Amino acid sequence: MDDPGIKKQNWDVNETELFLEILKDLDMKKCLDGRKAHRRMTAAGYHRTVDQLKFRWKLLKSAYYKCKREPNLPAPTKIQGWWRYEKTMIAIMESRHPLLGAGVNSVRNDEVTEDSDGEASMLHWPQPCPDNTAQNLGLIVGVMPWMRCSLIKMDPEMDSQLKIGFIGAGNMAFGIAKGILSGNALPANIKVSAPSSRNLGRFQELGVAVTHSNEEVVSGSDLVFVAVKPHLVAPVLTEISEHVTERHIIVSVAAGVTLATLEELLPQNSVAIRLMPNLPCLVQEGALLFARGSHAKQEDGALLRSLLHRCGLVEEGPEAWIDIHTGLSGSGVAFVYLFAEALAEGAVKMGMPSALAHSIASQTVLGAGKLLRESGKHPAQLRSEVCTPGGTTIYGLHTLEQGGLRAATMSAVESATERARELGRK
Ligand SMILES: NC(=O)C1=CN([C@@H]2O[C@H](COP(=O)(O)OP(=O)(O)OC[C@H]3O[C@@H](n4cnc5c(N)ncnc54)[C@H](O)[C@@H]3O)[C@@H](O)[C@H]2O)C=CC1
Ligand SMILES: O=C(O)[C@@H]1CCC=N1
Repeated sequence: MDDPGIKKQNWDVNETELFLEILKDLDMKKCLDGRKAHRRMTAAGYHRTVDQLKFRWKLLKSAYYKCKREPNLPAPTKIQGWWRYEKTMIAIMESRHPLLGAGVNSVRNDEVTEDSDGEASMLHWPQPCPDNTAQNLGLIVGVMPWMRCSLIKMDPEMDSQLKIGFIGAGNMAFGIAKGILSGNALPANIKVSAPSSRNLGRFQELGVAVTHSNEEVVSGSDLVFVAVKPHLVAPVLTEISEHVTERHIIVSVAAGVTLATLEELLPQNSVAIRLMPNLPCLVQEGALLFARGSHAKQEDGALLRSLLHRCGLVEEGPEAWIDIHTGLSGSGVAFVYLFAEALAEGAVKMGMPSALAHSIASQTVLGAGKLLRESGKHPAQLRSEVCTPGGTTIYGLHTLEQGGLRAATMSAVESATERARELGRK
């Protein structure tokens, strides 16, 4: 029970920082219910009730979402010294756990308006995770129906027991395999097939079983990634169809190939999911979006999320977004590489040795991306922070604008999206 004798008093910086560090350390992934944080705060000499802690957490989350939604507006004033907490809040809220990770386009309705302790009975603390229901997830992620998916708990046990197959042993299969193996999936539970042995060696090095038989992969797996080129999806699904049963989850990563096509090629009522990953899954920094087919349940999506959570950012959305995501991110990484290459070549042109120029260009892309993600700021704001009036950057940016970089990049996303749509019509 909360102690009614505890007085309301303002939070100072040290207390808030400690509180956030405790939350980060306790790992919100574990669905703590507030009492653990309460015990640790008390042990550190800060006497707050659980409700007071909940209310403080609510305010911090509210400020975080406000900053995320309106990055160009001044920082929230309701939290004194917000800038001190912003980084830790981002680390907590954008940790890879799907419970917290569905922030993209999230709509929040839990703004809090007073910076004081308050009655917290209506406020949400992540609840313990007793079962598989979705009741409390809507409190944590956005309100879009496809985002209010089942209570997606990391399920290490489930991941470690799941039998996973890959049909196709190419770059994308390898990226996903590496990503999921850095989570709880076990190499002994993974099997990969391809017609030739050319690409199989690197999977064997991961400890994964390999075969030339797609049928063997399907028969021995619960979840199968179909990772062949789009034009090969139809012959492959036709080949494996008779071995696909109700226990299977078939996940296609092929660009453009629609859920309707997948479901048409698979036996009736098959569970199909369309996933668009990207290559940085290899280094656990992928951006993945999936859409569930008509027989795929929320828990199938939750299982996939849990399995993929170490691959990077994993989001669920309506199928119409998958082609867009293909342009933005599946192909988008190649656009970024082109830019990195051009940066380096510019430096070579100005006299820098090539190896050093490429090394600096890749670090520049990495650093810019990391700062963009971790600051939560709009790219335009960060860009303006680099520009000294009359300085070097604005001269360079002017040249890029004259060259039409912005329009060309938008058109590149558009062309790649259209091409994905076109592949889907074939
Ligand atoms: N490479 C990328 O960055 C991304 C690729 N994708 C999608 O992933 C899929 C695979 O692309 P990549 O890995 O890049 O291609 P890839 O050419 O590297 O790999 C394709 C693999 O399929 C195997 N294969 C060919 N015929 C087969 C058959 N009948 N049965 C089993 N395996 C067969 C090949 O041996 C090869 O190992 C494509 O549909 C692509 O649209 C999606 C997102 C990003
Ligand atoms: O270029 C392609 O078609 C695939 C899909 C997204 C990235 N690579």
